[in-house]
Amino acid sequence: MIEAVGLRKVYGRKVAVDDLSFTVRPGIVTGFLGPNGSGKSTTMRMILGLDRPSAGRVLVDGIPYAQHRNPLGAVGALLDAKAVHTGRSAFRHLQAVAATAGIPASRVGEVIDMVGLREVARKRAGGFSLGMGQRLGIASALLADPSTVMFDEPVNGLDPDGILWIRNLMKHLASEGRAVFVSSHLMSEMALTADHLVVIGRGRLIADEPVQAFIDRTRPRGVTVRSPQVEQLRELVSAGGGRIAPAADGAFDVQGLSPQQIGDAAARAGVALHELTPQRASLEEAFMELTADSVEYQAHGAPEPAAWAPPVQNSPQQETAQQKVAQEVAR
Ligand SMILES: Nc1ncnc2c1ncn2[C@@H]1O[C@H](COP(=O)(O)OP(=O)(O)OP(=O)(O)O)[C@@H](O)[C@H]1O
Repeated sequence: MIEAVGLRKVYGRKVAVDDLSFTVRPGIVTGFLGPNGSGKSTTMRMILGLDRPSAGRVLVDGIPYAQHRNPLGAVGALLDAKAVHTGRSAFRHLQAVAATAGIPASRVGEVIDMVGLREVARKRAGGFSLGMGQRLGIASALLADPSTVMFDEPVNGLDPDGILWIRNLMKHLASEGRAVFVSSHLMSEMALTADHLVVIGRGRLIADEPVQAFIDRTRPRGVTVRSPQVEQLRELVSAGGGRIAPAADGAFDVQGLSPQQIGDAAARAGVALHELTPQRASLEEAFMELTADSVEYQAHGAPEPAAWAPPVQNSPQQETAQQKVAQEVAR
């Protein structure tokens, strides 16, 4: 479980994260969304103690990450899947991580099986494809059987099989009672994976709520209607103050009236309806609508990805156990 309270991070004059409070609960997948440069990576780094908050605090299972006696068992993180450039085999790499963190060697085989790398476990990890590297990074994150897992853009660059695998894995990890916190730019993917959303814009909280509640906050959509009595349908919509326009496949798009108003009016007028479907915003549409004011980089009014994201520098004091393990393993 992760609890952020009044979290703030300032780089020089840039406020990257501003008074951010949210909770990542066990047993569900929480999606972390925000336009480019909105502060997602900075927030994740603060959760792991890799960046020091300018104000506020973030706790993992009740205490700061850095104070955990077994930090890898508190949070298993995959922040940069491409970070594993090793001449060692996947097996030796995981063995080294396990040895450094005091994890029994027997666990290595277990996580290799969990991520489906058994066949290639003895091959040099440096030669792995992006998808295999991603699996290895996840195996490493799961070694200490963490109560919280945190993945930054885990499906970036993966093929459909890899995306499906990660989606199912995250759901599975949540079903085991873990808190799962995952950032992604792929809204359609988040809609399929996340139960809950934390949405930020310009470092500030926009939403901390279930996916459907977030979507329901968008402006009202129209209603798709089908009827064999087209003229009567037009008349009753106009009489009710709505607007009607032809849509695909012989259906009509009705604006300004609710499904209930259309259905009741049709019943009163004896007009048969073959379809009466409220149109719902997709998560992508909801995200665009609700973060429109929070997009930092815009061209001609349209959102555009950040062209520049500076590397984050850490002071030696900010190193955590996770970094030390990474250094140990890279040797
Ligand atoms: N070390 C740093 N020094 C100065 N500014 C920084 C530093 N790290 C991040 N920033 C700035 O803080 C803001 C938030 O950056 P961050 O990388 O956390 O956003 P993000 O939501 O992860 O972006 P993206 O989706 O593009 O990865 C951005 O404006 C970024 O330029």
